[in-house]
Amino acid sequence: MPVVSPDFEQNYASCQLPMQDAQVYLIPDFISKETQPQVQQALEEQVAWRQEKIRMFGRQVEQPRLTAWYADAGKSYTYSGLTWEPLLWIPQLLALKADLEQVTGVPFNSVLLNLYRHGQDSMGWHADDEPELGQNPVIASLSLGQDRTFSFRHRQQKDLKQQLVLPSGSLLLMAGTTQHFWHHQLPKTAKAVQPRINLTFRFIHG
Ligand SMILES: O=C(O)CCC(=O)C(=O)O
Ligand SMILES: [Fe+2]
Repeated sequence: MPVVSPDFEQNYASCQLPMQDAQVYLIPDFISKETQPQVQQALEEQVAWRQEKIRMFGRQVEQPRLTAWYADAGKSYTYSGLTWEPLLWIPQLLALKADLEQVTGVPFNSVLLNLYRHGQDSMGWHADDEPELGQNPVIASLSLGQDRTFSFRHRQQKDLKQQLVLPSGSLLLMAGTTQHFWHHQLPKTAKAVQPRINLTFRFIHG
């Protein structure tokens, strides 16, 4: 089971959020200020963004965001009743993956990308707890572009909450028992906002 390295835990101890039953870090400027615009533009242009439909309450609805799924050949991923066949890695994604593996000591073999075009794009409450992620997955979530609010809610103690802003270039790392005990979401905002790209690097088993 992949866990973050002792070096990572030590180097980023000051970035760990005070959340019980969880291991969450928010590292600002994981992608340097200078390179952020170039990485964001490359991803906007080169990623094969798609508007997917998912089944909700027995109906087909459009997801309120664009998505893309890149992974090692042969990895597939099932959620919301859809099985995703991966696209093949592009250099920009491989470079980010290598940086993350270097810093965390964890291998990743896939990334789910989300493009939130405006304030009405969002992701509802969920945990990243699909079986193919294994027990205690390490999920490395990069943000580029517009700052957006992100929230956590404890699955048993519903009054336990943690709200944060994910700035451009930041890494939100979720590890340990986070997915067992917490849900997270990216809510809509009524403000007029610029696009945001999110990348969640994962390790798919099997
Ligand atoms: O956009 C975000 O920050 C959250 C994305 C997320 O939770 C996911 O892809 O599972
Ligand atoms: Fe998630």
